[in-house]
Amino acid sequence: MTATRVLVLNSGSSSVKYQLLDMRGGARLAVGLVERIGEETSRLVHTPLLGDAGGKRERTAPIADHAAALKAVAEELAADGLGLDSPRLAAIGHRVVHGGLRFTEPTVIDEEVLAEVERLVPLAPLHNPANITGIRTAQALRPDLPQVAVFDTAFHTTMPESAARYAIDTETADRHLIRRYGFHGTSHAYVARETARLLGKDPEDVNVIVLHLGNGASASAVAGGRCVDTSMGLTPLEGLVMGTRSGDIDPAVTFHLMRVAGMSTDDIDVLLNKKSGLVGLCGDNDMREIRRRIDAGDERAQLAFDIYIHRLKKYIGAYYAVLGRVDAIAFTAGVGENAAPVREAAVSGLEELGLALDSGLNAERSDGARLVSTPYARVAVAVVPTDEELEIARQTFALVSENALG
Ligand SMILES: Nc1ncnc2c1ncn2[C@@H]1O[C@H](COP(=O)(O)OP(=O)(O)O)[C@@H](O)[C@H]1O
Ligand SMILES: CC(=O)OP(=O)(O)O
Ligand SMILES: [Mg+2]
Repeated sequence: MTATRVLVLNSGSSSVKYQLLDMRGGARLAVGLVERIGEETSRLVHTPLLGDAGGKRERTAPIADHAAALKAVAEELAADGLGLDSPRLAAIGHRVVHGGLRFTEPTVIDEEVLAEVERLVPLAPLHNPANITGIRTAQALRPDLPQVAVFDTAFHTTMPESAARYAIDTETADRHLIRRYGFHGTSHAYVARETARLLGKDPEDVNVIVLHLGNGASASAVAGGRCVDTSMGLTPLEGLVMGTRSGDIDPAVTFHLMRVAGMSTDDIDVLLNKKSGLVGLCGDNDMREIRRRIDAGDERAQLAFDIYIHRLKKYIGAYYAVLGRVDAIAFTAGVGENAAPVREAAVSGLEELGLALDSGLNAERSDGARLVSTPYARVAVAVVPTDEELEIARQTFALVSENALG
């Protein structure tokens, strides 16, 4: 029996998203999500997609940590005859958020690779530890199987030094590996390519601004398929306003808080990563709830929305200037794909830049990639659903197939 299946694990700080795919044809066999890991109300939603498999199943028992989450996922898959012991499984692909400067390609994981991912934990404290637990647990379940890491940072390693370096003392920066790495790279690469396909063009001929707006959010400028700038930096804290992260602030805010408010480094880390962004501004980080509050006349929610949009607009303008010529702006991830008012507000007033939305198309709900700009607009505006899991599965399978051929 040939092994053509790949299990993909996207372990976040408090969640695990997973998909089992058959790479002969690319069909999804099962998808799922474990949320609120470590809280009292953890939830696992598992959807088998094979022929006559039943519908969505949900469990709400507490799940203490990522290891327990993965064991629960393995049980759900086994219940559908898709257990991790299957000889059809070719590999497990893992999203790894920080790969530093070393990992520019998908990489088969061994102890040495894991040690390097561990060394990068201080640069992605919310993400890399979860990724490592996911890998270790998967290794324990199937020690014989290749495990592949696909790095969020990899796509951004093509950024020129002028975009990747901070203007700080070079020797200090080099000694401490301080530079802009960028994240969500698998999504930016996939979406830029899908946008070119939507336009009926070769990715090499297309310049795209990709706006990945999920809980974490980042923008990137992609010229002919290569990343030339992105909004996240040393860590996933820089750039856009996010669900719980501040994005860009004056770095002096941190020493001011230390000196004046007596806050510790850890206090400030928690403040900027977990208590800022939309949640810090209005108490909610879910754009759906924020829109509901705005519709009910809530001024705090309105101001949070306005700050979010203002930052987004600044990045659209900046990347327009970086690229010189823009063929498309692509909105993706939970907010980008679903929140029509965010898209509307982000491009409003930019008609001089060639941007014009068709409000009717923009407000329509649809699952696939689509254009929402008017036909005469010089710059296309697209909604392009991201699929980090599919992209990770493809890269994982390509690598293990290549290795098997020697
Ligand atoms: N229908 C919707 N309208 C507005 N926002 C939405 C909608 N659906 C999801 N979202 C937003 O998407 C966010 C999650 O996006 P996602 O890409 O799944 O993030 P992550 O991968 O970072 O967890 C939610 O916090 C919510 O704000
Ligand atoms: C890197 C990052 O911010 O990821 P996420 O959006 O999954 O939190
Ligand atoms: Mg995400």
